Amino acid sequence: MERRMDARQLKIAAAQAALEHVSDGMRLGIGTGSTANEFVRLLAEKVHDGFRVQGVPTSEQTARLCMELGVPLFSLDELPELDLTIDGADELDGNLNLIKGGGGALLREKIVASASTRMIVIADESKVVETLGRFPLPIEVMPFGLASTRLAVERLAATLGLSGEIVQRPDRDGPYLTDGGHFILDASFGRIPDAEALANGLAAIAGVVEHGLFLHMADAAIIATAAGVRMLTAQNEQE
Ligand SMILES: O=C(CO)[C@H](O)[C@H](O)COP(=O)(O)O
Repeated sequence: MERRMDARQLKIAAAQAALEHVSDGMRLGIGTGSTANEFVRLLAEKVHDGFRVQGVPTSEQTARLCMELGVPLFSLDELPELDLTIDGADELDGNLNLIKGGGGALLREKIVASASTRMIVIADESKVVETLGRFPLPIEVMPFGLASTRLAVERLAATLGLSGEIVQRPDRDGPYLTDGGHFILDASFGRIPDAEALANGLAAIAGVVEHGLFLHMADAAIIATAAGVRMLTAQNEQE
């Protein structure tokens, strides 16, 4: 009888496959989130067996887990150029464009991925969509001028024919604060037919620090399905 894999097993399968792309001595960007955490756990086992990596974490949360498990860490200033970043995603399309930031780490994730020669996304098949936007788009904004920035985002959305609620992300005791001390607006646009135009428009708003559209950044995605793991690249798809 076929045994169905649960959500955690899918994350582990994607993380395990990603590990095969990590070579001894690599300078490695390490992502944030539950899938990236599985990668850190598997990486730590290899490190204990003598495998050498120099890790740059994309969040304080990931840094804590790496330190706990003994994965050697460096700052991006110490290692400004990285060989590979392995990170999760909230959503990805067939062109490997992503929505990230569900875990609040989008700014550091984007900086680390941009400093890397390659970025590989690890995810389960539920994250794959035809058109980005089912997952609310995280937009990291300055606390100063929040109302004006939100208005500018709403106006931009309207010019692009996008509608939907834009809510400030809450935390337990107040607004959610990123590692950089910024707020996050989550924009439920539903479907983003022109992600390029939205990304450009958001980047041009003064109070927007960064947004969760990662366009043309990922080189490959490892997608875990109940039937096995498959690799997606921007041009082709292989089992
Ligand atoms: O962008 C992220 C954090 O900012 C994560 O990669 C994204 O939220 C996916 O997380 P998970 O693997 O827990 O689904």
